[in-house]
Amino acid sequence: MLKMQAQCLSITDSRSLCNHLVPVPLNLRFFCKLSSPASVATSSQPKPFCKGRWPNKFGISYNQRKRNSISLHLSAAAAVPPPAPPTTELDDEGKGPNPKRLWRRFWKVAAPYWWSDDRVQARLQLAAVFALTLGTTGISVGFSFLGRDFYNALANKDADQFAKQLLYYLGGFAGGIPFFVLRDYARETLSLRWRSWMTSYYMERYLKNRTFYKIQSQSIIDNPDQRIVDDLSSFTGTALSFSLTLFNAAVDLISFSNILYGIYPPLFVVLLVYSIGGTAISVFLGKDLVTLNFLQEKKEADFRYGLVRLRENAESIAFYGGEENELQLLLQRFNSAFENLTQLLISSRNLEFFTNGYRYLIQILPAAVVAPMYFSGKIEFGVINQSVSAFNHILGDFSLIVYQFQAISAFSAVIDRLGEFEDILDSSSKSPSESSEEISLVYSRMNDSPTLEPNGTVLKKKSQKLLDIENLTLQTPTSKATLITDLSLQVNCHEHLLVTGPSGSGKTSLLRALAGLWNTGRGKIQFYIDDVGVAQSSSELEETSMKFSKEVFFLPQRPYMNLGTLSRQLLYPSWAEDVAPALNNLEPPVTLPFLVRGLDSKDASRKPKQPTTDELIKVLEDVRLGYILSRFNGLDSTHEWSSVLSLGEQQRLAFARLLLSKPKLVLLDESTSALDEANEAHLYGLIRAAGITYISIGHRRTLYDYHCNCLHISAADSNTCRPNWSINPINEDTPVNLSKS
Ligand SMILES: Nc1ncnc2c1ncn2[C@@H]1O[C@H](COP(=O)(O)OP(=O)(O)OP(=O)(O)O)[C@@H](O)[C@H]1O
Repeated sequence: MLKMQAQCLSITDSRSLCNHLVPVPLNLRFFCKLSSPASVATSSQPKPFCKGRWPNKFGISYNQRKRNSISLHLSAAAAVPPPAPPTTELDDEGKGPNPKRLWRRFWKVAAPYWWSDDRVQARLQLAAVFALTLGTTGISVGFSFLGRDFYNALANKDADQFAKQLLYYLGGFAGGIPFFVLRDYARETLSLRWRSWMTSYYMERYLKNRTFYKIQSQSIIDNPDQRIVDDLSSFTGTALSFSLTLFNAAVDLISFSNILYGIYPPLFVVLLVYSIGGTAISVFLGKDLVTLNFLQEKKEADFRYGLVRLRENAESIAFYGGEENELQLLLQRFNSAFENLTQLLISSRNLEFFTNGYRYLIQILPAAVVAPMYFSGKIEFGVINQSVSAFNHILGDFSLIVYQFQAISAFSAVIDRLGEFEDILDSSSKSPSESSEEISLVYSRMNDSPTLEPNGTVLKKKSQKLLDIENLTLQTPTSKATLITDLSLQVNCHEHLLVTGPSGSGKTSLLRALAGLWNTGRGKIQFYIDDVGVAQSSSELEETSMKFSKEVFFLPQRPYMNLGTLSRQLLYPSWAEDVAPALNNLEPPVTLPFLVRGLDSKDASRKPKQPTTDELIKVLEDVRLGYILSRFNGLDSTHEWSSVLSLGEQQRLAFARLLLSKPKLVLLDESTSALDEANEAHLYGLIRAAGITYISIGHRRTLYDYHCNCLHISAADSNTCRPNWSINPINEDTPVNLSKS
């Protein structure tokens, strides 16, 4: 009957329930099936935060989708305890774990949520989880006494008592199981909430101050995407499970130590010696696992990233016929992951030899120690069973490191990766140093900019100056190679500037500096924009740059096509998708407040009115792209736009964005390179007519027709500090007041 009951159950904690289901009198065949040595061993070895699938050698299956969910198939019990699952995760650059640094990083990553806006809800849920955990421990203790009386009745051949105890047992299951299920449900929900908050927190900082760009362009850390997706998920789940396991262990320790000590004090001493020795040996045997786990995570992420790049560049690779190269490269990456995993498995195997032996021995150790007392009649048979159960519980608590060594090593790797990420996000959000050796980027109000005529007497209309560059020396961020020396120029409204120069001379880099992406070098760049106060600090700069992006637009050579409909392509980046109304229609609400970003009312009032559908269609027609509406079923269709539109079409779409946003100034980096001359002339005509001032980079002669002045940058000479640029008017009729020097 017990067997039938147990087979019906799918429980979520290998430890608590198993311990009561299977108190093990080793000499009873019938119960040996239920409480085989393996089951006993397993019961005391919580696996609360392991990933992967356990080999089902002994009638316990592990549900990979629902972590920690274990189903018992007691009838199929075999004699081998489960090996700990293989773990993947990462750490160190070949160094061993450093507990102090690990703890500092753990705290830095874990703490912000519990002091965030969501702290009340978070703390309440955490309290509920701890209360339920306490409840489950209480139930475990109760089961230990039930088990004792149950086996006493059996040993005494007392049928009435046995039937009564059986009923108690069944009642205990009915009352106790909901606690175990609810505890796990509450823990998982809290973990998901925590993860959601952290995901939003990390993403915000990752996208702030262009940190994502710095990380990528300077190769600061590997695979930030994987840290946000996998590591955060793993961190929140594991941190919570691990804290609960520790709490559970502490409570268990107190509850069961009493029982065990009461039975036979020397048994307690045996337990201490056994568990401390076991911990020391497993730390010694598993010391390589942290590093191997760290590397494993990195190598798998590199392999996955290689596959993503293959997908993203499918057409170029297909044109080149580069399949063989790609295959070789991808296999190399996989091979590297494979070799590391092989090392990981070998280290795990060595550790497993020890931990399995450790688990086996405890099945007979407590019974062996108390058996003489039983033979001399000092204790009843049920007490042996109770001592085995209590011994297993306490040993499980004392042996957390032995049983969880691989999970702990994987967790350490996750902590280290997230801590490293956190440090970078932190340093990026701090104010830039006030070093004089940095380009300063300043935004000023347009009407604060008086401009003198060349003769110095006539004050022009204040709003004419758009950009002022003073003594700009630009260097590459990492190698600090000088690209442009001592550049000074001024751009006024409608004085379109063409930037030319040989390949690699630094034309795009100049735009990078203007956009604030690069700041290595010295000098000052000042923009004059409507409706903006002077901003010099990083936070002000961030806020100002949002407004700045509406006034100054940047068009790269290969336009970025986002994931979404055709209308979203046109509205990007000036108008973000408004998801709140759609979510409000859902019953019940399925999202958390911190996962919805909305503009505050102040910003919303500043937000320019979103163009209507007619305006979107018109602008497409203006850039001669009207035909794609019928080809792709209208504005609401979604496609992989960078694949289905030609580069020239994408460039025209980018001009459509520009015409909708109507900035004051646009920086064009070879933005018409894929277009025929007629289309190029047409687009320049459109933006000129829209009153937009532009600075273009380009090599084509035809571009001279649309610009007033030309800035020529020549290759920098490292042996001299002389300026490597010159400015000349292109057309005699245009104002000449570009260069201040
Ligand atoms: N992230 C980077 N880190 C270091 N150096 C870089 C980086 N990006 C570009 N460079 C270097 O800076 C120099 C100038 O590059 P830039 O892209 O500005 O050239 P360009 O004049 O626009 O060339 P082209 O006409 O070929 O587009 C090049 O030598 C390039 O190798």
